[in-house]
Amino acid sequence: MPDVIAEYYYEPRGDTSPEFAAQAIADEETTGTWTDISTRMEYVQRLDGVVESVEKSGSGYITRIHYPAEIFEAGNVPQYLSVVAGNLFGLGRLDSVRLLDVEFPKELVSFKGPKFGIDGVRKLIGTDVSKRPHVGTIIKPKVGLNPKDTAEVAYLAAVGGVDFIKDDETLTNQDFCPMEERVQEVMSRLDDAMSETGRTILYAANVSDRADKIVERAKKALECGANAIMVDVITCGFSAVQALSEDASINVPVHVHRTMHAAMTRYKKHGIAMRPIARLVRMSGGDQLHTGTVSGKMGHDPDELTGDNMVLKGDYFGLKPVFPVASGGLHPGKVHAELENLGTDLILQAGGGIHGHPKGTMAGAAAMRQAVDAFMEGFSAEEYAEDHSELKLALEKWK
Ligand SMILES: O=C(O)[C@H](O)COP(=O)(O)O
Ligand SMILES: [Mg+2]
Repeated sequence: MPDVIAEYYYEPRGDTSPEFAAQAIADEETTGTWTDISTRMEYVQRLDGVVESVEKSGSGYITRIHYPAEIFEAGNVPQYLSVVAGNLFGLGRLDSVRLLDVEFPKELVSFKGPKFGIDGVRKLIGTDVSKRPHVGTIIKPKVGLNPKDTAEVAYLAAVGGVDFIKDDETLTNQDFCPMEERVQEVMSRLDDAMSETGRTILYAANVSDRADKIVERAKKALECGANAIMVDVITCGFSAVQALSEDASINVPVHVHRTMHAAMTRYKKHGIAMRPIARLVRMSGGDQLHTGTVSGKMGHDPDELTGDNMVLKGDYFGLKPVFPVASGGLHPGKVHAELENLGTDLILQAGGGIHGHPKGTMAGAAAMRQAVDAFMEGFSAEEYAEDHSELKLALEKWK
């Protein structure tokens, strides 16, 4: 079986040589430790980590390290992470180290992957023909609304034209908005929207919870009518995504939010880039994953983001492609930049950019859809706004 190859940016501490520092990573994550040990038998040494290369990069270095595949327990994502993204982050011989990407051989990508993927989600919504991007909204305020008002906001967004509605990351099952009641109310209003518009709208209830309860919570959401579920992958773990996706009775798309990711992904010199996270979410079975925006409220490197989305959409040992989600600070005036850079196999989500519209949620949803239609029909947002009043008002508000 081919090795696992991990690529890291790192800066050695003090007078540690770059080669020695890279070897320290390889040793720590395989058969070594901080000193020679008498128990490292000869037969164990086939599992040694090997430094393939060390190259200067900016104020640090990039190294590629080979980990023998035999070290990995196929199908065990937490164990994969303990090797490629484990103790190495704290090594005293390094000032900083960032996992940039990791190549796993086919045998270790032995997962079912997404149940629906991009095409499956498109089919549910009925946009497989037009191939336009989907428009989603996050109910705002992110916490505080009661179930009835949440449902009303969802209804307005649905009638206005969104394809997808989701809870925000901090809304789970609090007393002010119990999940089961919320899901029932929202789905009932989405049925009304369906009767009026003929369109299916997905609603992802946030089922994030402690490990031993998450599947049970998702099943409750489905019993109450949810036609999608959402989970926070960094706080709940990749195993939570896998447990939800692989449960035969949970036959709805799994929307994967990444709250807390920036603690790992944001700093260019230390942490974990989004790319390995994207790979692991695909293996674990997420159908939709937030990867960021080129123009929104969170800082992103457009090149890195494009590459992350390719990891979700490109060939990967037969696993279905994951729908990338651009979310955070989007509004109709930003739609063109997002689609030009990220393509139309994308879910564009807006919270403030819909519910903050001068004429309210329904007009805000319409404005987002108009911005998408403008792009698909080859017009600038400004041109299209001339005879689309909702879009015009949005562009005037958010210059
Ligand atoms: O979870 C998200 O992606 C955010 O809630 C987006 O909200 P915003 O569109 O208001 O920034
Ligand atoms: Mg949010």
